[in-house]
Amino acid sequence: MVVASATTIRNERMRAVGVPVIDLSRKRSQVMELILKACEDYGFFKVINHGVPKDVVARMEEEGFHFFAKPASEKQKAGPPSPFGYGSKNIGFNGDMGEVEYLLLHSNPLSISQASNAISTDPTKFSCAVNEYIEAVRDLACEILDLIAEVLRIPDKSALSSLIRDVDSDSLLRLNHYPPPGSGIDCHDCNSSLPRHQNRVGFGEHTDPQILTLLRSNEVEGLQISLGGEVWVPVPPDPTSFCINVGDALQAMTNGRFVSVRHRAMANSFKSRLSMIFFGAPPLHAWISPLSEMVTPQKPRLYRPFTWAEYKKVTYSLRLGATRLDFFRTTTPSPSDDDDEEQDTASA
Ligand SMILES: C=C1C[C@]23C[C@@]1(O)CC[C@H]2[C@@]12CC[C@H](O)[C@@](C)(C(=O)O1)[C@H]2[C@@H]3C(=O)O
Ligand SMILES: O=C(O)CCC(=O)C(=O)O
Ligand SMILES: [Fe+2]
Repeated sequence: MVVASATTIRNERMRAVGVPVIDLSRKRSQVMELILKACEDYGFFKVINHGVPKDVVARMEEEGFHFFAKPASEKQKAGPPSPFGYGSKNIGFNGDMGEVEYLLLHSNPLSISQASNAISTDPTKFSCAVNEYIEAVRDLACEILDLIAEVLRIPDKSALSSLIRDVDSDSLLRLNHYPPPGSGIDCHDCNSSLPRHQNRVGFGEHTDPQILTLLRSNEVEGLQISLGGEVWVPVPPDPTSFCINVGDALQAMTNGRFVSVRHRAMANSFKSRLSMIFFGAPPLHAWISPLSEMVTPQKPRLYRPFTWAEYKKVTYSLRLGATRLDFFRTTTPSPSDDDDEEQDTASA
């Protein structure tokens, strides 16, 4: 008899029906339940009818394409990343590389205004587009976090969103540009037998360290989410939707009930891909700790309290693909921690 675990069944479901798509215009109670299930099962979902104005997205996208179309010497004036600024191929400071160029910005308006001078010949226009975009996606992030707090029955309904709304929030905006092969920054030293355009990793596998990530891309495919092992699910591109994923900090706050999903981006297209990613983060001094409602005798505390500053320090000392949350566990993880509580199910 072949026995399939609950995780295997979930993975099969994801492969068969694709990633969950949640219509935010549906009844609040339904939306809450759908978000809960998606965060528990995959740590990932898409939202439609999200309320982020089209023109705000279009202005940000236009600024992004305009910047990446500049000659390398112009773009380099906004780099190297410190971690903020323009980067090409090098991701972080520990040797990670990908077929990507990017702009990483702090969400603080003062920092945006300073960075804009090196990014654009019209810094005011650029910073306005960025500020408007951040404001709109932050509102969406907060709306989703409020729904999460409510469905998890956390008494303070803004316990999660207030971390991102805080003026000292460490939230970031990242623009990733994956140029097609032959456009100047593609891989010239691949030994693979696959054609160059099919095997180029743009942004290697990782989890996002923050609370919640909101990603919007143009119509070009590339994003993939992990179902564990070598199983990767491509996320069909949809410029009208936002991809939402749970970050490490939310996994810790939910005491492991929500999963910070591993994902990556391939640069395997003939077209340029542009993704615009908001990482909702708490202030540096904020404490991240499993919420008391998430800790019970049956589900003892999995993570020790840590400040966001401490978590960032560890993050930046490690490679992109590291499972950094493990350093904050109260106990050594056992193999069964990756599965859920449901009974194994006989499938044949
Ligand atoms: C290799 C690295 C780049 C990164 C910092 C790190 O040391 C490990 C995590 C990376 C990541 C992934 C998600 C986001 O894109 C990012 C901004 C973040 O917060 O963590 C990047 C970091 C980066 O590119 O600076
Ligand atoms: O560009 C993408 O689609 C994904 C990149 C990503 O996951 C990241 O920057 O953290
Ligand atoms: Fe990511």
